Amino acid sequence: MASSPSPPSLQLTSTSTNPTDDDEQPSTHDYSKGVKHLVDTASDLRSIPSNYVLPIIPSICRSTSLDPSIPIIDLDGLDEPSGERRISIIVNHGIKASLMEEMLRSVEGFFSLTWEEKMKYASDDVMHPVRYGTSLNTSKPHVLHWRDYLRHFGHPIGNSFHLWPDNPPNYREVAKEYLEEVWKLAMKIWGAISEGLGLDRDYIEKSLGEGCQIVASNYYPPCPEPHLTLGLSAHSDHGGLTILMQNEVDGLQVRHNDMWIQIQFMPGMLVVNIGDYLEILSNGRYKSVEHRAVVNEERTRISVAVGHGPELNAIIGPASPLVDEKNEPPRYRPIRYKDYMRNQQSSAVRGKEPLGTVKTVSSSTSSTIPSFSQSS
Ligand SMILES: O=C(O)CCC(=O)C(=O)O
Ligand SMILES: [Fe+2]
Repeated sequence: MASSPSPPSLQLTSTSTNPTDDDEQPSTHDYSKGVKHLVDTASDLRSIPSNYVLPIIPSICRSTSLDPSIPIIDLDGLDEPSGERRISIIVNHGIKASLMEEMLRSVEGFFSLTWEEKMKYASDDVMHPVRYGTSLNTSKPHVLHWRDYLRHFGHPIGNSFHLWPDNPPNYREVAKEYLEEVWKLAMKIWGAISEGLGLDRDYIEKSLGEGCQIVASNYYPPCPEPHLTLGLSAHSDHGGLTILMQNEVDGLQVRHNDMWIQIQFMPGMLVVNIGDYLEILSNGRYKSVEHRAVVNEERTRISVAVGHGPELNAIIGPASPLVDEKNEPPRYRPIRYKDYMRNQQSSAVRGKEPLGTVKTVSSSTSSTIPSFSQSS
């Protein structure tokens, strides 16, 4: 069991006078306990508290799983050079449906624990190996998001296994098996991407060193006014590859050609997102994908996103075979992966702005979709 770290300082409590009262009204609620706790305990919640109302929610959206820009592929298809591919849905990935189901059930079991039990894992430190929290990862003040999360390190599993939640009782064993399978899958995909970039098949795997895997399990309860808020606003992931599974409730949207495209659930599917580390390593040949999670009025959505990157102390930068000072100058400055991750996770600014901080040549990230920012 993780020892309880210092209490989180995220400014989530409004005018609460009795933070232990389980029949709190939204106006006196301690939001840091989680949005599930809010939904479970607020009587007759017909509107969302004003702290969750986001200023602008661009909603231009096509809802399709048949969009040709989102290939549904067997793993073999990954061998194609695919520089423009930012997101794929993979099937026939070799991870057993029963294991995926068990992982989802264990995650659901964790979120069903009492808030006291979940809060044992709360922490202000974005780099803490195990964290329960709500809204965004940052503890800086921000407009709240309709999401609770459990994040922890995976591979190399021996480093943090003893800190993972031990309730539900099977959580650690199920998560270990799932994360090991996902790690193997990520290595296969890295191999295909390496070759697609003209590098040796094991080039990226070697550059990872020991590697780093982080699982973020997200819980989005039904929301009475889903058009006013988001589960997660637009962002790209700091790692190189995120492998995501979800229950059957849709909500993941990816930004493509200035539209938000909704990913439709298919049984057994895994979604693979390109993250910032791969954009940096490929010197911009791959672009990390901006994505967000919307919520709905009816059903709880659960997703389990597993990010993969290099070991925390690695200095990341464009792969040297892909850089040539004359024709292909490095587009990203070297930075320690741990520092990049900490900056990105601590930021309340969303979209791809964190990546912009390591670009050597500034280029505008604006587009015709208003880029939502919490700071406004
Ligand atoms: O819930 C989702 O589908 C998205 C989750 C996500 O983007 C993340 O955890 O980084
Ligand atoms: Fe993400």
